[in-house]
Amino acid sequence: MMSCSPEELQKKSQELLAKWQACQAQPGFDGLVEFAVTVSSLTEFLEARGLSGLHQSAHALEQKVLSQFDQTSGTTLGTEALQALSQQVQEFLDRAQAFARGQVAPAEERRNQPEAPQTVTLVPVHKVAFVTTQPVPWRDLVAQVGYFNVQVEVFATVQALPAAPEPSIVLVDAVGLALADFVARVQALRGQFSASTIMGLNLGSDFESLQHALGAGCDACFAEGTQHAAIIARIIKLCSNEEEPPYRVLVVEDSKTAGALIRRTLSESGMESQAITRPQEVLTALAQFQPDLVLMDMYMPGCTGVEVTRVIRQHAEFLSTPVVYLSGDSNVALQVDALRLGGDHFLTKPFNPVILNAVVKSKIDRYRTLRRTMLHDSLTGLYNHTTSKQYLQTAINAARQQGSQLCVAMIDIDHFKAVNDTYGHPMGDQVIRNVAWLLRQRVRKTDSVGRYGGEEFVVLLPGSNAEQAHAVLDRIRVDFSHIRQPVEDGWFSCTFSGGIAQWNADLDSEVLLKRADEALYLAKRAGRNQVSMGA
Ligand SMILES: Nc1nc2c(ncn2[C@@H]2O[C@H](COP(=O)(O)OP(=O)(O)OP(=O)(O)O)[C@@H](O)[C@H]2O)c(=O)[nH]1
Repeated sequence: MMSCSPEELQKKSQELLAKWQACQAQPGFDGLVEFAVTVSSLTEFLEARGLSGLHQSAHALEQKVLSQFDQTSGTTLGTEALQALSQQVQEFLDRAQAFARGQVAPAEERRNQPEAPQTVTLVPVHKVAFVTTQPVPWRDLVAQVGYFNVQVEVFATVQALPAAPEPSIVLVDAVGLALADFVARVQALRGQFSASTIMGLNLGSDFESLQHALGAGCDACFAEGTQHAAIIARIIKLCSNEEEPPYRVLVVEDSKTAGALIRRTLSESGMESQAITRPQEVLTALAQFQPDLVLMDMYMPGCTGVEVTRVIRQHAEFLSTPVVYLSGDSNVALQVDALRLGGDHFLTKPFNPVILNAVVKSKIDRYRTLRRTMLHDSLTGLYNHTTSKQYLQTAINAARQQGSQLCVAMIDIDHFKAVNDTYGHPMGDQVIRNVAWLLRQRVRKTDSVGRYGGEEFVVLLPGSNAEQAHAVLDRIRVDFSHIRQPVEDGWFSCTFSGGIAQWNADLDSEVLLKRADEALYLAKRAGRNQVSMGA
């Protein structure tokens, strides 16, 4: 789960206040647009950082600001609107300040922090508060998430929760509660915690229950009977240290001024961009910059945006890259044609920056989700077999170019057939997920982990030699062997074996993988539960 430093939040709050003061001083349409962009960017920032309560406040403010557009166009904001907005801005700032203050734990409290469990060496402990009167059925879930540095503390009532430090996640059990009582609990929690993600458990799956739970401030709802594995997966994902890379937009626009203006708008919303003025450069720019979306001018000298898109679509790797057109022309026939020929959206100039950012982000969100399903394994969320091999090739190219080191490790769960045979296939799946999560949590951000086959994983460690890779994976191996896999009448434990191969300039990806596989075979033959560096 991301979070942000009190200083960062302070800076964002000051930006908001400054923009609001500027807007108040000159309450015209342009000032309101500038302020709306700031609020919109703040909302997205808070969402990305997982500061759920503050995000909801900022979102409410954003809605209020945007609703003024209908009423304000061309005129100035009325006194009443100014007052209402002022109040909402102040409410947000107060909440943000209170949260930032609470984040700085007193020295005494910091000294008394419990020590991290033994398996936890590389990532911080995440605190989860669980409000339930019936904790027994959740014992397995609590144990499972514990292995991933997530500490769950159970409370019978909302009032029993300490005000600070804020938990990363609050789980609220609806079991035995009328919907109104559950909603009241969530509202009380939302008022108390500005950052925590609130997850409702054991809810009804009907429209009314979900609508009220979400309206009260729940970020996610799990219906009665949801498999624990799905809830665990969500908790681990929220607590994961993976950061979504910034959105990347390629701007194809012959006017340098218009290109710069668009880039400024995108950057205010935290997006990275690159602009080209000559459409002929688009294929090179796509290959080098690897954007998530192309913003395309409709009319350029010698070529239309539609023609450029058709060229792009001839390359399989850019077949699904979204293209959004920008045009001064609101000709409907032209728009329909542009969309029919491979475009994804049409915006008319002059563009509203808030709408532009919202359209671009929503298209990129969809695109990334689609790519995720294509590139990742559905059971574990890791890269799938094909992607892992592609990444290996990319890593080899980079190592060759930079003259740097690279190691590949193959990991295979020991006697996995026996796990399936003894505890059933779903339990086997859970063990596979556990290995996946542990590997992901414990390697560096620059490393990559893929599910290579059924119970086989591949880890790429750029910049590491065989000894360093061995040290990392052997620590993970030992910790994995200590994890208790809970079953109905107790628990069992599992081990894995690993094989490491170090790249050198003579090796291609196939040979490197073969070497890692051979090293793995040696580890298996030598008795399993060990990591081998090969012959
Ligand atoms: N639950 C589950 N099992 C799988 C999956 N993919 C493969 N398997 C099973 O994994 C088992 C792999 O067994 P083997 O390759 O014989 O090896 P092993 O039992 O792990 O023994 P060693 O590797 O020699 O330690 C097979 O029984 C497969 O059916 C999966 O996605 N889920």
